[in-house]
Amino acid sequence: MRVQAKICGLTTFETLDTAVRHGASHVGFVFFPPSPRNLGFDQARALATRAPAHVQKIGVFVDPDDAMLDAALAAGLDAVQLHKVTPDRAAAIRRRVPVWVALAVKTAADLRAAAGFQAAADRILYDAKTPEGAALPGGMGLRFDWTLLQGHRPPLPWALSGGLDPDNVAEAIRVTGAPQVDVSSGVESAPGVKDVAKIAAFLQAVARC
Ligand SMILES: O=C(O)c1ccccc1N[C@@H]1O[C@H](COP(=O)(O)O)[C@@H](O)[C@H]1O
Repeated sequence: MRVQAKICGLTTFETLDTAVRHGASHVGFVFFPPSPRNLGFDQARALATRAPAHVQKIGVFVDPDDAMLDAALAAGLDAVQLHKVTPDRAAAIRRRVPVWVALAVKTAADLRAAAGFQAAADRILYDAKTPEGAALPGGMGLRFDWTLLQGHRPPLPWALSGGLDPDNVAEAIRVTGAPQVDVSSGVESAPGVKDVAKIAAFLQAVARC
């Protein structure tokens, strides 16, 4: 089956169009002010409106409050990706919109937390754990030991992220069997600046898998 790919942290029409043209199944918009990829709600609405219906629009949040969610959902999101969220909060948000839970992984023990989200999420995103005190819980180009996922039985549909790029994504898919991959900084020329050539190369590498 074709591996799906999400290009995350898009902020411009040009990079959105590139992702769509090269076959992204999902595009991600970040709503987290400390991030270099943070979007205003109007900007997000313009991008979401431009993306075709077959491309899912995912909002990325870090433990958002209801006011933040209300404003972002009005931009036209298909699902939300939640970082640093509890199962109870994820379940409450899921009553409004499909939920992806980003699970921060460094060791095999971190994978066990996925089970707690079985009734609270639609998808688990296995992402690399960023260092204690880091400004961002994701989007830092860090990867975890992909072999940890070998033999792990995800309780939900799942995706792999953290430190993926055009050069390593095929190997990541081979090692983990990921049905879906997610990238942000690996297709940038600088933090928050997406690179159309890298987006195209990433999606071409995924399409060859
Ligand atoms: O990209 C961000 O700035 C960001 C901010 C807050 C939470 C998550 C964020 N990004 C997500 O992190 C992963 C991995 O990113 P990378 O490819 O390692 O740079 C990805 O899911 C992004 O959506």
